[in-house]
Amino acid sequence: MLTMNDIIRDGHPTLRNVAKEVPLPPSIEDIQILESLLEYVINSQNPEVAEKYGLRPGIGLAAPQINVAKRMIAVHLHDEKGVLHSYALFNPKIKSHSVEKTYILAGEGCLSVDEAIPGYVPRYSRITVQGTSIDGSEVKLRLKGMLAIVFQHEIDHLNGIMFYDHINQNDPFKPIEDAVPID
Ligand SMILES: O=C(O)C[C@@H](Cc1ccccc1)[C@H](O)SCc1ccccc1
Ligand code: NI
Repeated sequence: MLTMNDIIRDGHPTLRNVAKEVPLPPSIEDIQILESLLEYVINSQNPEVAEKYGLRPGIGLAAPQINVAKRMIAVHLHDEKGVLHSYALFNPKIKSHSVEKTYILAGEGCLSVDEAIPGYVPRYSRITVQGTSIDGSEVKLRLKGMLAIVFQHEIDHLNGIMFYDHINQNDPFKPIEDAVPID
């Protein structure tokens, strides 16, 4: 199982490179990597397991964060209605997005960034994502709210982008135009 020792930190070059498309159908090795990403996120949300292995809780993880420069992400979170959204995707791509933006009032964090970096991170409110799941099937997702935010955060990792790249350096908490904040 993955632990924090497997997660590379800001400053490591892999976090700033563009990750490579995963050849499909995926190899056994690539399937095992993607499964390990989802397993980390699930484990990190289990208080006993997180405590035992010192896991920082996460709702998403991208392969570059474990120093694998391949286009794979895992997302696992319950929405405000308590509905579980759990995805492990090869080659995820944002196909379309709203004009409207959103941002988390508390800002964002990252398992690859040990210190807090305050500020609003503008994201699209709604996105359509296409990708390939572990069983090889094509997936098309229409996402909004926190789910849309986490997918944008993880897909940024595949393109060498960190959340703080989006923060207004002159005024980190300047309200974002045409944006609806979420708590
Ligand atoms: O480092 C990662 O990619 C995991 C990120 C994902 C993320 C951060 C901020 C906003 C959306 C997604 C975090 O470690 S997950 C930590 C976390 C936990 C609960 C709610 C928000 C963020
Ligand atoms: Ni991150």
